[in-house]
Amino acid sequence: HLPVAFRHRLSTWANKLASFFSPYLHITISEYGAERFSRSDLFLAVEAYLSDACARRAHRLKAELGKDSKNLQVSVDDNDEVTDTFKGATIWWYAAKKLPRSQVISFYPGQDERRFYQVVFHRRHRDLVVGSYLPYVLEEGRAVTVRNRQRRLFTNNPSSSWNPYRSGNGVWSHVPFEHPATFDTLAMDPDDKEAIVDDLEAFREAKDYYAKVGKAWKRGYLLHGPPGTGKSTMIASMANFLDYDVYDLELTAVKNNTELRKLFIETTGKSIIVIEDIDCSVDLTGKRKDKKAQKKNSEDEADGKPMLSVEPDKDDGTKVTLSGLLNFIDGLWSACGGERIIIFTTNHKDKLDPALIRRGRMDKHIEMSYCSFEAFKVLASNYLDITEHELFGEIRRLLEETDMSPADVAENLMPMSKKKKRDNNACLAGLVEALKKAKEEAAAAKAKEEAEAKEKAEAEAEAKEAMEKEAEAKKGQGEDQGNRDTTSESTEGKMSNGEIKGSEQVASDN
Ligand SMILES: Nc1ncnc2c1ncn2[C@@H]1O[C@H](COP(=O)(O)OP(=O)(O)OP(=O)(O)O)[C@@H](O)[C@H]1O
Repeated sequence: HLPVAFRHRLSTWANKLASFFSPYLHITISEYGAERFSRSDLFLAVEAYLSDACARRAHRLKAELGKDSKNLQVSVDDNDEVTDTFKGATIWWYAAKKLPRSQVISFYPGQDERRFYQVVFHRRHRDLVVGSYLPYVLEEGRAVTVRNRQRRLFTNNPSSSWNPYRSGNGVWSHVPFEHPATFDTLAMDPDDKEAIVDDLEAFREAKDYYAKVGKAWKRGYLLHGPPGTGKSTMIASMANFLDYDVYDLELTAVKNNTELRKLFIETTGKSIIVIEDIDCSVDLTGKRKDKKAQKKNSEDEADGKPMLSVEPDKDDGTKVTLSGLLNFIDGLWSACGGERIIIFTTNHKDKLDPALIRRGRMDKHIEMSYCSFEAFKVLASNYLDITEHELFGEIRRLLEETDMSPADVAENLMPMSKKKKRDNNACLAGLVEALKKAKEEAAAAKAKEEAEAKEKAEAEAEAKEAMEKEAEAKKGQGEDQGNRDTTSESTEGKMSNGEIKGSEQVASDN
């Protein structure tokens, strides 16, 4: 029968009175922070920490499937309590939810039903809980989140669809990253592979070292080599090894340096940022390959019209320039977030601007080469489950004499028919045949090339000889002409001499 306002006042006074005499303190951690758009980091960390460390002690649990996760996440149910201990202090956690005071429909997610955690402890542990326990919970919770998360493969959206107010219209969109490649399945020289794994491990552990030497915690790798030698497979193996997300940056969809910076800022730590076939996106002099302009160029060329020129590396805000890309890799912005790996792949290392791939930017250059025998053994073990076979000797010899990519070798080791049972002998015999064929084709191509080169050299020699002959002939003609001229000159001379002589004679006679 009491009016609502009075009832509310009464309960506030009662709470105040209780907390005045109570030796316990409460800290509330709400699901949505002040900005209300996204769930608070602290709440998520507490949720992860409690589900991992304390849920075993809770009586009521709830199970959920995370948004991007395939794993079942078990956490403390609402209105349940769990007890934790930290450095001798006992701490109680309560999960609860609060309904809104008004019934106004909210457009913000979670506003109509707000969940929160409450941590309760004795007042004498105040400094311990605030200064050490909560930061510990935050760190542990984040680590649990990283361990449990489904890793993601991102790609950049075209800037025309960016909209911060609509979910799913961010600068990146993603799918779960599910590439199964690992360093165990990657076919390459074992020593090279070990060196790369060592390098990655050292990077992962080197947070303090990078801070000490004053460098941003990031590392650049340049993967170069012919098509099908495993550059993409290497990236997937690295991501699986480090447990990082992958951002696959499609540079041709980025309009200018500002967009590039924005994309970089929106990436998270513990990630690999990849630009594949970098030589196809930005050329040697930092020019942007404008596909439209190039198409128009070729059309105009065909029509006989003057061609459009591709703009040089000038930052007028209409394209990504080489300097924009260099800033992306190691400018001031590149330090935000930390723990990032940047990878460029290319089939033509020599086409790249040296500034782009110098050490410090691309710290490690990894050459992915044609299949060696050691790499073949990894493929044979992966695809056929064998480490020895009588054909291995011949395959070793052929691989030393022939260039075949691991992709082509792998293709030959795959069972070709669904109905047929996998037959290792047939697969290896097929590979031997393919290697022989490739060897013959390479020899034929080489012979053709040599014949063409010889033909060209002969043609050039002939042309040179002809030119020399022509020059000689011209010289001969010139000499003849000269001789004729000198003959007439001398006759004239003789005549004039005669005349002189004659006149001299006449004079002396006189
Ligand atoms: N070194 C390797 N180890 C294991 N598998 C490989 C290797 N190289 C190639 N493959 C196989 O060949 C396929 C193609 O390889 P991948 O895409 O990694 O080559 P790439 O060098 O990135 O080629 P491109 O330059 O054309 O992009 C892969 O799916 C994989 O199955």
